[in-house]
Amino acid sequence: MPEPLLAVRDLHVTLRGGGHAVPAVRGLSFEVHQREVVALVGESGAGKSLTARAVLGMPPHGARVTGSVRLRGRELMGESYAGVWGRRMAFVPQDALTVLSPVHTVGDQITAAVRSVAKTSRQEARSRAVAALDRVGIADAARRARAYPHEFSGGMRQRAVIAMAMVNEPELVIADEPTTALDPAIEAQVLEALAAAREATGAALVLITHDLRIVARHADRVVVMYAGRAVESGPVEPVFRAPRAPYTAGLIASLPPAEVDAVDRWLPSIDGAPPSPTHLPRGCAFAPRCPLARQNCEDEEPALAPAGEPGQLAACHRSTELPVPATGLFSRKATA
Ligand SMILES: Nc1ncnc2c1ncn2[C@@H]1O[C@H](COP(=O)(O)OP(=O)(O)OP(=O)(O)O)[C@@H](O)[C@H]1O
Repeated sequence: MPEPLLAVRDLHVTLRGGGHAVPAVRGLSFEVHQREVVALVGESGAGKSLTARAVLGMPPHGARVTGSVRLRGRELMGESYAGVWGRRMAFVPQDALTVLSPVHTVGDQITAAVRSVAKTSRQEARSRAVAALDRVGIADAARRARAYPHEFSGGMRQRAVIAMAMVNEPELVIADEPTTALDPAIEAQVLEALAAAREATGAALVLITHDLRIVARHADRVVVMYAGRAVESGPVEPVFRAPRAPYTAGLIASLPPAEVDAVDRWLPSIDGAPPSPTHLPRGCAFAPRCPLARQNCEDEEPALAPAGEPGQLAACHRSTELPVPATGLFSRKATA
């Protein structure tokens, strides 16, 4: 196996809340290989965004971050990200307006992004910016580049942010729920634009989402997070077909069947809610919601270990006992 593009090892992100240490990410490890798409999934509060921010070297103020983040073998933890941001690693946030300035045109901002990493003429930078907008499917890109962010629709703004992230051809892009603010039809188009830009530039992608349908369509591998840890990881196909962690099975069971249009009528199949990082259970954090939990699950937190198919890992004391399909552990529910 070649050296991974990104290797995250034993990442911890600890915040302070109400005078206490809040362990929001607890010993997360994962790898991303060249050109690979790795999805980080899990319910709200699992620690996905904090993981992204820690890997990008932008943790929230006051957070304590430990572990190792290596890009092509070079340790970034505790080091300067100068020369890395924008050039080797780029970020696509949930909300385009957090990175686009309202007072400059979209084209000027992407042009500035080009010139921030390369000594190119304004004209050359401008033509690269227009090409980047074109690559994400913005029609008549030279003209649209002269518009301000507020003159773009939400979907177009998100495409513009993808264009800005990709314009310097970084090796790795981290996208944090890049389409949650968009309606489903636009969401699909923006994800296709992201995939096209990724194909064209050869970038690898860490895609943060809570939507397993997006994972199935866009990712090669998946890391399922729960309460700040990975509970399962591996290639998407075996993880979806035969998950080895009950939490993964519960997420899959929560998916509406393909033939049902009324997605909103389907309820999550996992009863209860994830624990707060301030009140984690002693053993497996999922045990209080798990239909298979036994005494040892409540006593001892399981480590991530090989389970199922090659490349698949699960953190579950009972992973060998899960039925196939494991989704049968959870019942689908629909509202009236
Ligand atoms: N700046 C902060 N200060 C204190 N607690 C925080 C801060 N940022 C996040 N948290 C807490 O850390 C935990 C993990 O948050 P994070 O945003 O990484 O979750 P997430 O999986 O990305 O969820 P979402 O899908 O809602 O974005 C949550 O319990 C959250 O409330």
